[in-house]
Formats: sequence, structure tokens, C-alpha cells
Amino acid sequence: MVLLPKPAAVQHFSTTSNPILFPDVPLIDLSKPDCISQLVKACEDFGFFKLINHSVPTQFITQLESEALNFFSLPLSAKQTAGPPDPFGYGNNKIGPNGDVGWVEYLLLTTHTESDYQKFASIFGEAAEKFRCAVNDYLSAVKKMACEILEMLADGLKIQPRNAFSKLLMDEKSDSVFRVNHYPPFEESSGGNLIGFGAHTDPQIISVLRSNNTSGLQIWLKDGKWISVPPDQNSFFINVGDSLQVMTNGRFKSVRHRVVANSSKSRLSMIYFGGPPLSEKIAPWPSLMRGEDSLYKEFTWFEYKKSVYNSRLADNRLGLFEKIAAS
Ligand SMILES: C=C1C[C@]23C[C@@]1(O)CC[C@H]2[C@@]12CC[C@H](O)[C@@](C)(C(=O)O1)[C@H]2[C@@H]3C(=O)O
Ligand SMILES: O=C(O)CCC(=O)C(=O)O
Ligand SMILES: [Fe+2]
Repeated sequence: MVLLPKPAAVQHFSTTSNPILFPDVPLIDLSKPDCISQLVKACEDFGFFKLINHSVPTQFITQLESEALNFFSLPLSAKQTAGPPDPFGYGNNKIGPNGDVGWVEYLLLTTHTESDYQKFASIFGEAAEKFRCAVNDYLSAVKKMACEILEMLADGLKIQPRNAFSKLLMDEKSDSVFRVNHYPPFEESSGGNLIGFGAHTDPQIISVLRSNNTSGLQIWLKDGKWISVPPDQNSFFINVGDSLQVMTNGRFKSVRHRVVANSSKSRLSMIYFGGPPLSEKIAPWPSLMRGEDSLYKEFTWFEYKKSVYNSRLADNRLGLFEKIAAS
């Protein structure tokens, strides 16, 4: 059993009722050529959907999952030599630099530098190389799929060229991030529900999440309810990020989500956060403005990211960049 150090203040919360299960997660079947309008609708209504019949080879997923589990099963002292996450590396309990905590341990990695892996070489030995290969295989397939989705969305929004969004992920300077989260089971005696990863929106363009079959992910609906997303290890879950919300001038919504820890089973999730190059201006695509003004002030990804890293998880980060201040 993985033991995490007892964090100073992991958030507990109580709910009067069990969270509502969300069987009707918008479902996009990539093998159906007519899914584009559903895709657009899911991004408008939820900023979230489940993806089936995807192109990512199962072997890449299971290989990386097994490498990650090997890593997380190492003694804490060994894992900690691959930390702290500054911002990349191994971390536990503390999320980000501003005091957020959760019942989680994780690896944060860049998507295109080799330097992160030096942190693992000393503890992981030869396995570090196997791990690096598994991450590379997985990420190339997931990135390709993320680009296909962004191109279908561009088609659905009648944006030309259709690689308007996907080229930002393909750019060799793309500031994308990869994260593997491990939520060990917790002792129920600690009372109430335990926050694994607190509520937030993802700042980038698009996030592609795959988890094992342990529940925990919840999304927040416009009517203020938290909804549990049934896990499915054979599917991917896609989040619209803040940057895509801005690039569509608010037509797509970045989804607020969180993870609640499970008392009996551990959850393992891997998330690719597709981001633009640092110098990229994040602004509404002109043809989507239809004579309207941009809802957002002008900013680059570098400026947004700086603000993100000065914020707490639950902050409304985009609020600072809205022309009309959020109430
Ligand atoms: C508390 C924080 C962690 C985070 C950076 C931040 O200051 C606010 C946003 C957080 C988040 C959420 C989505 C991704 O998991 C993440 C890598 C990101 O880009 O923004 C994390 C950041 C992190 O863990 O460093
Ligand atoms: O671990 C998960 O399932 C989701 C975590 C998450 O939202 C994040 O890392 O940004
Ligand atoms: Fe997230």
C-alpha cells in the first residue's frame, strides 16, 4: 500500500447527498464521421466529453500505466529524489506553489525535453529509459488525437485553416504539459469525503485525460451541481481549457472539475495538457467574433501562465482577463 505523508490540511468536505452520477456524459464516437456537430455542442454545453473509438493503441496506454505504477510503488524517499515539482518532477499533497493541497501524488513532465528524465535516472535506473519511451509513445499518439479533435472543432466552427488551433500543439515550442496523478485509497476514519485534486479549470487549450476504472472525477454544471463522471479505462475524457474558451470568444466553456479520493481503490490518471507556445497571443479567432467585441483583454500565453502560477487552484483565473469583470 502506498503511504503518503500526512499533509497539513487536506480538505475534507461533506455532502448531504451522494453526488449525482452522470451517465449522460456527452459521448463522441470518433469512428462516426458525423460527430462534428455533437463535438461542438459538447464544448458549448459542458466543455467536456467522453471519447470512444479513438486511435490511441491500447498497448501504449497499458505500458505507460504499468511503468507509472512501478514508479509510484517505490518507497517515498526514492520518489522524493525525483522532486520537488519546480514545476516539473515528483510531488505529493502539495499542488502548485500557492498552498493548495490534495490527497494525491504525481509526476509533472514537459512534453518535449529530455531533462526531466535525468531526475529519474538515479532512482529508476534502467527503468527510467523504459519509462521515457512509454511516455513518448503515449504522448505522440495522444497529441495526434488531440490535434484531430481540434481540427474537427475548427471544421465545426467553419474556421480556416482547419489547423488554426492544432498547429499550436504541433509547434515545436508548444508549451504542453503531461501529468500522471496517483490517488491512493485513504482511511475512512479520516471522516467525510477527501479532496484528491481541488476544483479548477485547466488553463491550456485542451486536456486529454485517461484514468483507470476508479471513480473520482467530477465536473461542475452550470446550475451549480457537482456531477460524478463514471470512469472508463477504455475511453478518453476531454476538457476544454481556458485558452480555447478565449479563442472561441466564450462560445466554448472551460470546464470546472475536481477529483474526490476513493476510500477503497487507488486511481491513476494521465493527462496531456495541450498548450500554445509562450509567445502566442491568446485571442478570439476573428471569424468567430461576428462583429462582436472580444470578451477578453489581449494577452499572450506567457502572460496568462505567469498569472496562473500566481493563483490558487480554485481561483477564477480568466476573470482577470475579462473586459467586463466577472461578478
Ligand atoms: C495551484 C496551481 C497548480 C497549477 C498551477 C496553479 O498555480 C494553478 C493551476 C494549476 C494547474 C491545473 C491544471 C494542470 O494540472 C496544471 C499542471 C496547470 O497547468 O494548471 C496545474 C498547475 C500545477 O500543478 O503546477
Ligand atoms: O486526476 C484526474 O483525474 C484529474 C486531475 C486534473 O484535473 C488535473 O491534473 O488538472
Ligand atoms: Fe484539471
